[in-house]
Amino acid sequence: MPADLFGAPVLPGLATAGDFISPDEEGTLIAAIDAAPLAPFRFQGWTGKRLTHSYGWTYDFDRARFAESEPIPEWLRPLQARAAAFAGLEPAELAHVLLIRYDPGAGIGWHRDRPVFEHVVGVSLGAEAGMRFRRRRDGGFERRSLPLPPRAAYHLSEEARHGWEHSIAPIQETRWSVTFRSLRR
Ligand SMILES: O=C(O)CCC(=O)C(=O)O
Ligand SMILES: [Fe+2]
Repeated sequence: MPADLFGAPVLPGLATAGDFISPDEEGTLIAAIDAAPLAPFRFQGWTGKRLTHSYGWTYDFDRARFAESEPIPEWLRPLQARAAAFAGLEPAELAHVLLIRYDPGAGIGWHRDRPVFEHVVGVSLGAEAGMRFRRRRDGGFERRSLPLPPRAAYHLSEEARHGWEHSIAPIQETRWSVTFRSLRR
């Protein structure tokens, strides 16, 4: 398993790996994401700035409905296998994948991933961004932050997955991400 970015985890249940993919693989993945049918993320009639497309299983936020969708394409299979090995899972367990392109000025607000999912394995491409974590504590929030350099991967499970919210602040360059998730049993 690739070394942790810091040697020590930022949070229990948060594992990170630098240089998870090569620069060549990064370029190929970015081109494939850009060729996918990306569309603005929609939430209860509100449209976000980031562009997304998912495979495997899809949560339709507009209709609050979760359903099996288009199978994970061949070009994502090697990354799915690598992400699964990193998280100690079987490739087929990462049954859902979300592609995101954050154009300049796009980010993702505070949230916990949907409870239909369990493990979350993300791969970061393009510009470096920062993932922020927070949880409510008496009189305010406890906070942590995780830099996400290009080609890094992270795995959210247990406390980091369930006990904290996360977000990514908008930046002025383009960043892409590939997020695999397992379904909760
Ligand atoms: O872009 C990322 O790495 C994070 C995306 C995310 O948190 C989500 O889609 O739930
Ligand atoms: Fe998330």
